[in-house]
Amino acid sequence: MAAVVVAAGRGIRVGGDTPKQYRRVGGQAVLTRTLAALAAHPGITRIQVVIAPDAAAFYDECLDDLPPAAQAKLARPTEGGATRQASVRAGLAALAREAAPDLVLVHDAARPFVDAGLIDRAIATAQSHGAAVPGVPVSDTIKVVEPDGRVRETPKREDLRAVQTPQAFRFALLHEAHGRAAAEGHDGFTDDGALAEWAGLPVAVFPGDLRNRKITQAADLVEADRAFTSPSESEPAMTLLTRLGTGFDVHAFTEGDHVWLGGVRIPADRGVLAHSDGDVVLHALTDAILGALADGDIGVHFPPSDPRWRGASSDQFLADAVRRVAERGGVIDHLDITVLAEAPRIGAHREAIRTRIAEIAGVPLSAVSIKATTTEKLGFVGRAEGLAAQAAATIRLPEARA
Ligand SMILES: Nc1ccn([C@@H]2O[C@H](COP(=O)(O)OP(=O)(O)OP(=O)(O)O)[C@@H](O)[C@H]2O)c(=O)n1
Ligand SMILES: C[C@](O)(CO)[C@H](O)COP(=O)(O)O
Repeated sequence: MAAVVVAAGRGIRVGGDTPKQYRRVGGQAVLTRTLAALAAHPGITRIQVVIAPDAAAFYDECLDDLPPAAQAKLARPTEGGATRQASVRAGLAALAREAAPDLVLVHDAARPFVDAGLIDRAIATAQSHGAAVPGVPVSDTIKVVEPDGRVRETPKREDLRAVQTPQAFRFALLHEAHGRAAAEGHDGFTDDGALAEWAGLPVAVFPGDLRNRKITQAADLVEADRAFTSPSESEPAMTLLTRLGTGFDVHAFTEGDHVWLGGVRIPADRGVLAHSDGDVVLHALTDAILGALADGDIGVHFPPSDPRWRGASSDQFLADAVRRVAERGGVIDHLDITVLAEAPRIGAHREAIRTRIAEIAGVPLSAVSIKATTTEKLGFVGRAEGLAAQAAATIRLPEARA
């Protein structure tokens, strides 16, 4: 897959003579750090940087600190336009002139904190949805304000996400949408997600990363310099700590012709007795993530006594637990599940289940494992009275240094 890195801005809000993407943080230019992070990802094979017409010398200087393996992935830089949208369009056109990739990632040069986990999630979500943007919950209450300063509306904060880059798309879809927007005179879209929405494409939001800040104001540059300065010189205030959570769930069989496992409907001789859709895999996974967060269990957040959850599709329980991880500034590293059942056999459905869980959790397929076992005819599973699932979730959460 290819990446377009937009670096043609002037950095007016940061101030100073040198645009922010060429300023040094922890001894290297912001753009060098951004390119090094993207190039280190094995899924990214070509990087198209977009620079201002007068920035060739700045750009060349950035390459000095870039490892040869990273430089090998760089296409010749191309010239940007007066707006971010125009610069992205120029980057896409340059890629199309060579060989159009299947997927494209669009990233701000001014976001040097991008990491492999975020790129993995962008790729996984674009592969399944076509258009994908990373979002993080907002901490402030957001107002929609009239031109005269009066508040028009206060959207519900739980529904809001602050959107970052990298944003990932099927190349053909984004390229066509950019061409159409320009032809119709639109040049003010502040991100490619908004342009894709305008073009009528469904855009999926996957968990972003609170650390992936955009350098926008002078204070952000100071903060980035501190963060990239080696820990021996300056201890970072926060570090990510790994946590493991486990979950377990059981449902009894009853009359029926299917069961739900991992968000996939599987034909079976029996159904399960449950208040919701009885998906033991998603319930165990939800509890595993809540366990890693030390945030209660599925019954606390979705009480069986609440009629809203009668017959509910369990993907929303897992999605809620995933949202809680993002809200705490965390990331999900791995999900591992074991189904305990005499029947149905899950072998034929394994990949569909992994794919669905990866979609709901916004993680790459390689971060989801599903296994199954019978219990050698022992116990309630062995007597085919019901089925069960156990799960483990590994996540990382920011912890303040003591
Ligand atoms: N005409 C433009 C404007 C912006 N960008 C890039 O888009 C990203 C996000 O934009 P922003 O942070 O707003 O950068 P600037 O436009 O440089 O900042 P300012 O608005 O403060 O001038 C940056 O990497 C910037 O270089 C670009 O390639 N071409
Ligand atoms: C693309 C973006 O980074 C998503 O948050 C943002 O919209 C860029 O806006 P800017 O005004 O160009 O900084």
